[in-house]
Amino acid sequence: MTKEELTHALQHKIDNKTKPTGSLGQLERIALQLGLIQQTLSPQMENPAMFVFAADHGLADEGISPYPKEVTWQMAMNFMKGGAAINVFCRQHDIQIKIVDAGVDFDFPEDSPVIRAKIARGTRNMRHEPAMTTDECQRALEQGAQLVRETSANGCNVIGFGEMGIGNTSASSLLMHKFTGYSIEVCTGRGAGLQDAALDRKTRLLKEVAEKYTTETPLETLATFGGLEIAMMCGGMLEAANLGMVVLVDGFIATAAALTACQFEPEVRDNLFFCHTSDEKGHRLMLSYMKAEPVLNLGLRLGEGTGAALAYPLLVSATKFINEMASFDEAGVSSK
Ligand SMILES: O=C(O)c1ccc[n+]([C@@H]2O[C@H](COP(=O)([O-])O)[C@@H](O)[C@H]2O)c1
Ligand SMILES: Cc1cc2nc[nH]c2cc1C
Repeated sequence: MTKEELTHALQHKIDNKTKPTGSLGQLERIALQLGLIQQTLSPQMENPAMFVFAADHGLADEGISPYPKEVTWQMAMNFMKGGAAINVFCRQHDIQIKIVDAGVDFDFPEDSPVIRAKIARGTRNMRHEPAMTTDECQRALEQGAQLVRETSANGCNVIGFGEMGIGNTSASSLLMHKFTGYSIEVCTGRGAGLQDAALDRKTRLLKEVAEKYTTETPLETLATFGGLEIAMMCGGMLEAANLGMVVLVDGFIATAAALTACQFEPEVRDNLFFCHTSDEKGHRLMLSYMKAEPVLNLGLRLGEGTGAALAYPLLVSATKFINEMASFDEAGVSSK
């Protein structure tokens, strides 16, 4: 079947369910997208996994976050003990959680159940030098892809991307600015909760950093302004799309990774579900730039993959209605 034929067949199946045409709203568009990703009239969610990529940021030395950078490793430990919001929501929905050390400035104890993928002990301070070398960035992309391949081989077809990294809203705002052309002001927000004066300082600093470097390719831009967790998410999303998986994009930082992935390969877009609109300034604009119709709008601004885990059951509902609802014919209900 061509894509056009499959689209038509899926829409026909959806329209023949016992409901007024279009009345399941966005759930219908979700079911259609799931069918197109999986190339089937009966999409299924199998062995869902949530990756939480953790990394540190050299720019955190400039005081661009209200929290100290050791919160990155401390929260990573919390994830491993099961005590964070993402653990709670993953348990609620039977999503397997995987914590990845993409580049935390900490040595996790030997017996920690962390996935050891450390490329460096954080990025460099981009006020002075590019965050990563292109080689480091490429390795982070490849590592993300490798983790996704392994998960796919274990029967997972839906994968959430979340993160933890003090300072990572700064990297995300810079990537948004560089890839969309929107001003630093509209791309920069309070992150984990900056007050007004500190937000002004962050904005001025990000302007200075943005003006310091000119980059040509998506790889150079990601290496210069990104983060190791962002690069790993980006590589993971690219591979997940190549493998025909469903990709759950969490908040502002994960969306910046998705935006970057689309610079490498625009077709990735077809596999992405934008799970929620974060309260972080810039997120709404980045989502509309990507023509996204987010699943939830809960005023979250936590990260970790929480919005993705919360949206997941609605995607399951979309598969359930398209697979289990009776058609007008089957139920003997008159259609129009
Ligand atoms: O996901 C979001 O939309 C989001 C918005 C604001 C903050 N965060 C989280 O807060 C941290 C980054 O905030 P900051 O101020 O240190 O750049 C990082 O660990 C993110 O997971 C996440
Ligand atoms: C406590 C805390 C938890 C987080 N989870 C994701 N980002 C975070 C940032 C902070 C500061």
